[in-house]
Amino acid sequence: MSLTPSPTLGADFLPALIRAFPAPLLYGLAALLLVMFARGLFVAGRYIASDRDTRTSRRQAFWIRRRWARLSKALGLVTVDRHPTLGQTVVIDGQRRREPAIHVPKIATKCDRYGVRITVRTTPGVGLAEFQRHAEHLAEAWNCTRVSVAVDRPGYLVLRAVRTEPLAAKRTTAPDGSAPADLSVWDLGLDEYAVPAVLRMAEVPGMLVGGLPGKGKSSLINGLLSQLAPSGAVQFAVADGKVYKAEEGDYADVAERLFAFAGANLEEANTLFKRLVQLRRDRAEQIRRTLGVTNMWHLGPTPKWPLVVLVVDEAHTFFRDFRGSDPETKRLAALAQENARLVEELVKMGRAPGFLVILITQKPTGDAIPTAIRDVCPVALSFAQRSTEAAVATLGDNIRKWKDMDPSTMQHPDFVGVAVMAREGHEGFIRVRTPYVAPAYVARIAKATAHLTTDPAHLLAA
Ligand SMILES: Nc1ncnc2c1ncn2[C@@H]1O[C@H](COP(=O)(O)OP(=O)(O)OP(=O)(O)O)[C@@H](O)[C@H]1O
Repeated sequence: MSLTPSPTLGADFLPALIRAFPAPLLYGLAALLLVMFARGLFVAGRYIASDRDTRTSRRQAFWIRRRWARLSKALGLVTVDRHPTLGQTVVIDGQRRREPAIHVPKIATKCDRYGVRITVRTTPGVGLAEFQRHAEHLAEAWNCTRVSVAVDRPGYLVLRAVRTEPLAAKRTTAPDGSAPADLSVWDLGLDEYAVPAVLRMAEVPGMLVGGLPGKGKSSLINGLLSQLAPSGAVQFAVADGKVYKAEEGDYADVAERLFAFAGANLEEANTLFKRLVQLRRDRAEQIRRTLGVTNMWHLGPTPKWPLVVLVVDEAHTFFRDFRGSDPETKRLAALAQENARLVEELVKMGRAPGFLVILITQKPTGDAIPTAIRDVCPVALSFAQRSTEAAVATLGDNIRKWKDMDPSTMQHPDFVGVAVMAREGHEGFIRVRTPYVAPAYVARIAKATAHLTTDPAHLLAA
């Protein structure tokens, strides 16, 4: 089939051109054009429908993709392969050497109002450490405030380029007082990828919360109390090292929803811890007979076998290392040691019978919470700290490897309410913006749900 050119582009040019190509090719071409047109329409429609910030992110994502090959080569974030494959050695004669092949990591982008999320397929020798090293350069090249790097799944990294810092956007929550559908997760807020962050509470017997004064620890606990208090399947006890009476301090307004309270008095706290340890032992003894399982979480908490949440605020007060030889100091030292032992037992052996101990401290030293307790807490959260050493005291030594996540870099007031925690199922840490929950809301919810308060020991006896 040949195309006979006409001297001028007459009226029959187009039909002649069409006839010159086989019909399937023409249909294929038309389909391709249609798909491209539909895609163009979709992209334009999505762009127009987005809010102003997301539109800026979409433009940003376009330029990130467009300039990626150049930028990755400039930063050395590519794999240079100098060795010819077997096929190439056959084709290339012995004299000439093959040009090295440059493998640019493939990227895909997603946008939101805060910036762009870039998924990167790693190439040999270019992985997490290399991208972390260049995080600041990438942020400069992309005009972002920050780029954080994390492992998404094996072979893939996720880079979060934020133009507007999601952690800086303060949020306030007004809990409505309804019982949560799922007691095994705690909605913490939004992480730095602007994705809802949840904390798994099922099978978690201990949680550490650290941070400087005024950085959001109480607000976090307010959030937890207001979320869980409307459920009859949760009972709360508090040991508060800041006050001597339940009517004082942060927990005064929720006192009606607590089945037990102890103040800073070590003896009083000791009595509470002993009472809870006894409950734990009784539950452990009865669980198989009563529930038919060996782990309460296999069935989930119920009003008859509730999750027992013990909040130990200013926890270092109860475990202080008293030194001195006078009888009073010796007595206090013995109490503090026993307290540490009791709380350790609750955390170490409290998972299956349904206990959760939350230890809060603003003391930035390693001895604030005895290591025997710290080591058995599977979850740790840290608000801003003064130094990396203080961050290590809460989050463990691993935080030294993740400099951009170090809570000691969060001194700016914008970071009040931002907590760092280990990423679940992934390496490294993540920062979460927790919402502010005003004490008035918690007080109202505690009052309205006061009738749900029961001593779990009485339930067990019944
Ligand atoms: N999540 C938050 N978002 C915004 N602002 C917050 C948040 N949490 C707390 N704040 C602000 O910080 C103030 C102090 O918070 P909070 O009482 O929770 O700190 P704290 O860490 O418990 O301090 P302390 O150790 O002295 O009890 C609050 O009154 C509020 O103004």
